[in-house]
Amino acid sequence: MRIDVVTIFPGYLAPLRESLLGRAADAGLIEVALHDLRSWTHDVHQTVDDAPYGGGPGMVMRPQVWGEALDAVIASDSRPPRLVVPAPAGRSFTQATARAYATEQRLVFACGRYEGIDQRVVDHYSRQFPVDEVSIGDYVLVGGEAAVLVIVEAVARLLPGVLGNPRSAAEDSFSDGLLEGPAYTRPEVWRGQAVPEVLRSGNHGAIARWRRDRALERTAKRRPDLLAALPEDRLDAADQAF
Ligand SMILES: Nc1cc(-c2cccs2)n[nH]1
Repeated sequence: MRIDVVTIFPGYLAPLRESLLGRAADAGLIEVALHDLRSWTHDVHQTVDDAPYGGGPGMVMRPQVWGEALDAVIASDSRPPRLVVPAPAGRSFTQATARAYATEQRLVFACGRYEGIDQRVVDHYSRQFPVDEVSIGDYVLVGGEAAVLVIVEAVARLLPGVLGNPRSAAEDSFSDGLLEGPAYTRPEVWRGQAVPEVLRSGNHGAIARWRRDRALERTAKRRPDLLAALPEDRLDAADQAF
């Protein structure tokens, strides 16, 4: 997968080259290219934004600069892109979105400021490519860069070969629609707290049941919306207690 990120803060995306993603990049599983939006300005001040039509606070990012930048970046690789624009007003980015993005050949991220990019940019490219405005949560950031770090990590970990243990991605929270239950490791007793007996019993059926019950219990308590959204056939008779 090829990932392009257009941003006025390329340094902010440096972590994409570290650790998990660094190894994936070294293994050729992911190719990350960072592009400084200001490279496509032509004035001495490298202006990328302007006052909003209709008045109001803040600044809006200029369509001309974004148009030149995205034309150049998209043309720099033959793989057809999905354009992803993080925005507070975007559709929710979920594990299902991450799974869908993991099947893409190429993602091009446009990092805007909170007040946004001139809408005509999204409208223009939507006529040629799939364009998604996505929100990573109901809170407001200053710019899209942190959202790109989140999205790229959630997507990259699903790519074959990126995670050490592929079962992790299959069994993590949200993969079966439930939150993950509690996890334990050695020592058996820590500060007077013992690991639940069943986990040391070696009875794999009982362990699976216990883990399912803890996941259902936690989901019912913390995210009843997820439980309500579960398709009927995903809860078996033993689950009905939740
Ligand atoms: N979920 C979310 C996205 C954002 C921003 C994207 C771009 C600027 S601010 N805030 N919150």
